[in-house]
Amino acid sequence: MAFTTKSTIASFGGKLFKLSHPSTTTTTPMAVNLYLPPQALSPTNPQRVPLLVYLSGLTCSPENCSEKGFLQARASQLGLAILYPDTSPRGLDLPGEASSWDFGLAAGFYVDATTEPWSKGYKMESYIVKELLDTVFGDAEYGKYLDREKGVAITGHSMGGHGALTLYLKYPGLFKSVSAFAPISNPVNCPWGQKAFKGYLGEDQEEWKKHDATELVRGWKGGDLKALVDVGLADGFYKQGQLLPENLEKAAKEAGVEGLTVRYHEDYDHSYYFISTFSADHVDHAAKHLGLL
Ligand SMILES: N[C@@H](CCC(=O)N[C@@H](CS)C(=O)NCC(=O)O)C(=O)O
Repeated sequence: MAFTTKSTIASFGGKLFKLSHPSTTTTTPMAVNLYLPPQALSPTNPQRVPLLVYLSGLTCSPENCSEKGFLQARASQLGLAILYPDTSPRGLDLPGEASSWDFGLAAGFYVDATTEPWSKGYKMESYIVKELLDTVFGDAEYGKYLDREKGVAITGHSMGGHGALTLYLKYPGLFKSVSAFAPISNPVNCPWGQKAFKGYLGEDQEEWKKHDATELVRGWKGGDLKALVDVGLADGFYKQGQLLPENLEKAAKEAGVEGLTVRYHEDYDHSYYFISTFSADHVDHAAKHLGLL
C-alpha cells in the first residue's frame, strides 16, 4: 500500500521524505524515512539510483540517523538513496512493551518473534526483507526514482549493525555489501542479545544462533564477505562486552571467510560523533559494491 508523506525536508541538495505506511507484517503503521539524492530528483536529467538501507539502534526511530549521521552528505555526491526504517512496530500496546529501553518498543532486534505476545507483530526481519523493500521499489510515487537492478546495500548501528550483518548473512545475494557501526556482533554471548532473544525467541539457544552474526559467518558460502565494521575503543557498550566484534573476526578467520574489515578507533564512543565521522566511508563502501565508485 502507498506511503503517506508526512513531510519533505531538503538535505544536501536532495530531499528527505518522512513517510508512513500500513504494514501487513507488523499489523501497524510503520514510519520510514527515504532520502533521495539530487541525481534522482533532477528536473532535467533524472537518474534512477541504487539504495542503501540503514538499520538503527536501540531507542531509535528513523529520525536519529537521518538528522545526525551525515550519511546524506556523501550519498548526495554519489547518487545513492538511503532508507531508514523504524526499529519496532509501534501501537500494538502489548503488556510490558514500553517498560525497558532495550526490549520491546524501539528494540525489535530485526528478528521475527515466535513467543507470545511478541509474535503478534514484532517481525522486523520479515518486515524489512519481505515487505518494506518490495513496497519501496514498487511504490507509484517513490519507486520510479530507484533502480533495484543497480542493487541494494545494507548498513546499521549497534542493534542495527546486528540487523545489517545478520540479514546480509541470512539472505545471500539480497544485498550487495554490508557495513556496521559498533554492531552487536555476537548477541548470544552479550546481555542485550540474551535478553532480546530469550524474550522474542524463547529458551532454545540453538534458535538464537540462527540470528547471530558470529554464528552465521561460520556457515557463509558466499565468497568475499564485502563487510566493513567500525568500532570505537572508548565506546562504553564495547567496553561492557555488548558488541564483541573480536568474536566475529575470529569466527570469520576460523571459517576461512575473507573480506571482513574491522577497524578499531582510539577515543571514539557509541554516539553520532562516531557515526558521522566514519559515515562517508560506509557510504563509499556501499557505493563501491553498487557500481557508483
Ligand atoms: N539508553 C541510551 C543508550 C542507547 C543508545 O545509545 N542508543 C543508540 C543506539 S544503540 C542511539 O542511537 N541512541 C539515540 C541517539 O543517541 O540519538 C539512550 O537512550 O540513548
